[in-house]
Amino acid sequence: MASTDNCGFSDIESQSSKTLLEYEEILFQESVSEKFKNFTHAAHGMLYALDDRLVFGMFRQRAAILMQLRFDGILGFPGGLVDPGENPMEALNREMEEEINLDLTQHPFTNDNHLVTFLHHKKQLVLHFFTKEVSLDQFKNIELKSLNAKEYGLECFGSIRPPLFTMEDGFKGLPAFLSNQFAGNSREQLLYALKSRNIITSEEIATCVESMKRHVENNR
Ligand SMILES: O=c1[nH]cnc2c1ncn2[C@H]1C[C@H](O)[C@@H](COP(=O)(O)OP(=O)(O)O)O1
Repeated sequence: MASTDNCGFSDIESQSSKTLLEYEEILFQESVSEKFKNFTHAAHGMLYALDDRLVFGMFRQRAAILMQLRFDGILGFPGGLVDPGENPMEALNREMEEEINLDLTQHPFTNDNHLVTFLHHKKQLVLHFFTKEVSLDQFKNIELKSLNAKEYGLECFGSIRPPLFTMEDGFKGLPAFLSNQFAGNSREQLLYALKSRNIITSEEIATCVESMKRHVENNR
């Protein structure tokens, strides 16, 4: 089993029942897949493009990341449940087409795009997470085309880009974004991807999480 790295969330979300698994382990090792055969699998994906422009001439955005507002008013990544007979990558590509009208001939997700699988024992969920880098022009095209997705206005209420900088007050920007409500473990997935794709350093992520936690505590 891979080491547990919760991006500093341990006391905001119960981590006791969550572990990270290797993708190959859960899919291809019989002893492991047998153990989790009653778990529900889901696959979600993060499309992103590096973007070094400055917001207000001051704050480096670093990357455009595609998240979405869901039907239930909370934020998440495109993706969904793995149907019987599908593997996570196939499910992800199907959901990407339905939810954001992703052109799979141009931007298919492959197993090489798998980043991490989180296991949630209590909820009996296996959450597979993939990331895929595209150019900024391709990213804008993907955003535009998402308005014509089958699920736009039904399950999906539009794509959003998280701000990846922190403003002078130490809260506005990424920490404020993180204090929204997130589906499943999508907040952890976002932070995990920012760190492992070298978009934001661990230290900066820890500072953002601290700021977000302070805000949540102060508004209880
Ligand atoms: O973005 C996400 N990241 C991780 N887990 C998520 C995310 N969105 C939802 N979830 C969790 C919540 C549910 O338990 C399952 C499946 O959710 P959903 O995407 O709504 O699935 P369907 O579209 O209904 O197939 O994953």
